[in-house]
Amino acid sequence: MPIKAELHCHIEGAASPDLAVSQARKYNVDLSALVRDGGYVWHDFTSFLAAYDVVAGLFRSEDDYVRLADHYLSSLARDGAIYAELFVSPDHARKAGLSPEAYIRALAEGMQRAAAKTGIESRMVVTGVRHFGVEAVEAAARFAARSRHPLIAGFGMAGDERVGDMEDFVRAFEIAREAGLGITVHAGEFGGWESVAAALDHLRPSRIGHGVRAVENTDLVKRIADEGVVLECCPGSNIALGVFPSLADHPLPRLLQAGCRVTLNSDDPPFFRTSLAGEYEATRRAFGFDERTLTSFTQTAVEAAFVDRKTRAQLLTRVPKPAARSASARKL
Ligand SMILES: Nc1ncnc2[nH]cnc12
Ligand SMILES: [Zn+2]
Repeated sequence: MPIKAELHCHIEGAASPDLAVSQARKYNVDLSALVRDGGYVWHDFTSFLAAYDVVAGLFRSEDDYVRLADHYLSSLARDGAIYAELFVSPDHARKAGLSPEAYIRALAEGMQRAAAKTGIESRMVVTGVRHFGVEAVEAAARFAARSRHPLIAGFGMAGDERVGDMEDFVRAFEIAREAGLGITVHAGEFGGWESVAAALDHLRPSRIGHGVRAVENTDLVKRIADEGVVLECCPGSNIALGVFPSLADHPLPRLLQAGCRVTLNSDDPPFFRTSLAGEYEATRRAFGFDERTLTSFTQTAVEAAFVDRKTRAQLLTRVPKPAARSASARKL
């Protein structure tokens, strides 16, 4: 089993249907339309985002978030992960009635509990939600910038990429960058290669959430490889949401072959009936990746993690060195 690390998982999207059902019981919410046969019910990106909002709304107290973070990270550690970044959304917390400060405090407590039990290291990436509007994304950036919480390490933007332009969010990302936060942004999932190019031009992230539709433009793929921008690939999510028809059609091997720095991630695992371990296993089976290539994804994730030098060095000692370096690892 390869050692794993994850850079891209939305914490509310990590809530299992069982946990959601138990939360719904606690708050007397009818979840029968949303959970069927042990899975979440949705049928396209828009209804997925709506389902996500409903599940997020079931986590309302600090205790709820402690449990959620502890539960997810502990399961990740059991699957062989040594590091994880959680995308956290103060907007979703506020909508559920919890202050962003209490939300972060609770998630941090859950992260620390998981670390104490399993040794898993983790950080938070405060995430603005694009379709909540420019003002909301800037407010999320301001919150991230002033928080100074030691486990808040980055800022990003998720949500509906079909809404607005990357340029609209320049100020939000400048606020976060000036505060010293790592920068990532969802692009090239429901937007084409132009969206990835615009993210690089205007927001200057070191990582791109998904980024996979960069494959539509060979010059852009070359730029991503040359600039060492890291792609947070989530193949299971892309297949579930219909971005590509099947894993066999997924561009991950082509991006890797072109010299792009690639990582494997679960995005919103139970929504897509996947897990981080499932992503490693599915890509091993679909593309014939050997242990060395799978480990190179973990190494790239640790290299691109929003952590200080000492933490990175400690994490790297836990990643086995490949006998010969793979194409993606050579770029590091
Ligand atoms: N796959 C995804 N794309 C955009 N926003 C998201 N929020 C949660 N999952 C997402
Ligand atoms: Zn995502």
